[in-house]
Amino acid sequence: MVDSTPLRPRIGVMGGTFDPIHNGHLSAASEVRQHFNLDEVVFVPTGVPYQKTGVTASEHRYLMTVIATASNPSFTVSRVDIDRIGPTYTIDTLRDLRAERPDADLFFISGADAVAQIIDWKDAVELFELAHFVAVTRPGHPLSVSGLPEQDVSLLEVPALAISSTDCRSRVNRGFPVWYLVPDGVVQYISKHHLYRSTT
Ligand SMILES: Nc1ncnc2c1ncn2[C@@H]1O[C@H](COP(=O)(O)OP(=O)(O)OP(=O)(O)O)[C@@H](O)[C@H]1O
Ligand SMILES: O=C(O)c1ccc[n+]([C@@H]2O[C@H](COP(=O)([O-])O)[C@@H](O)[C@H]2O)c1
Repeated sequence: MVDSTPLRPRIGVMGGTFDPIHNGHLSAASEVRQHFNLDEVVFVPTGVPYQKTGVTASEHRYLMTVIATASNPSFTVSRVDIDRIGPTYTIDTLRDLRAERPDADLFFISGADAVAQIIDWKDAVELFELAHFVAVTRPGHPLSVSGLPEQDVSLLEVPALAISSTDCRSRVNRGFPVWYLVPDGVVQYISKHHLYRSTT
């Protein structure tokens, strides 16, 4: 007998402050999409990342994310976090995306630095009911998932790109190029809007 049950869409969720989005984010998302056979990866820029200070306006970060992902038919961008008032918690991100896509299986993508913190995130236990977590390697950050539920977290080694948003901001501020660290359109957006020129 042929099983006619439709396959559930598999959707990756790449949350980040993306200040600015860089090729480390894009490469990691592409690797996870391939490895986990995802139909789509949704990039979700944070609204108010409550653990960070001095973050660039959310509309700039959102637009840079749209520019960076525009050429990839499998990449999309969601405004759920930047349109929600108050601090950004991943539990709300996943609840909102689940409400939008009740038919889909969600895979939350996280770098080694972020995954180590998940246990301290808001409503950590419920997070694992809403999504499977994929922890990707990142240069300079040991990948440890101790304390996280084994069956809900997968580890994936991705090509090492030692790029961080902090370093990109610092380079722009010091007058160094960020070509080939971020997509070309993001280089031009940063220049056009004079982002990261001042450290204040
Ligand atoms: N080079 C990279 N390789 C793999 N994962 C990455 C890389 N850079 C960021 N990530 C992951 O992408 C997600 C969003 O990261 P974020 O937007 O905070 O970038 P960041 O470079 O860590 O920024 P910042 O330097 O401002 O803290 C996090 O889960 C982070 O671990
Ligand atoms: O839910 C939380 O408590 C929580 C705390 C810190 C970070 N996060 C999420 O982790 C992702 C990466 O965050 P950041 O600040 O490293 O760019 C992003 O989607 C954040 O919303 C989530």
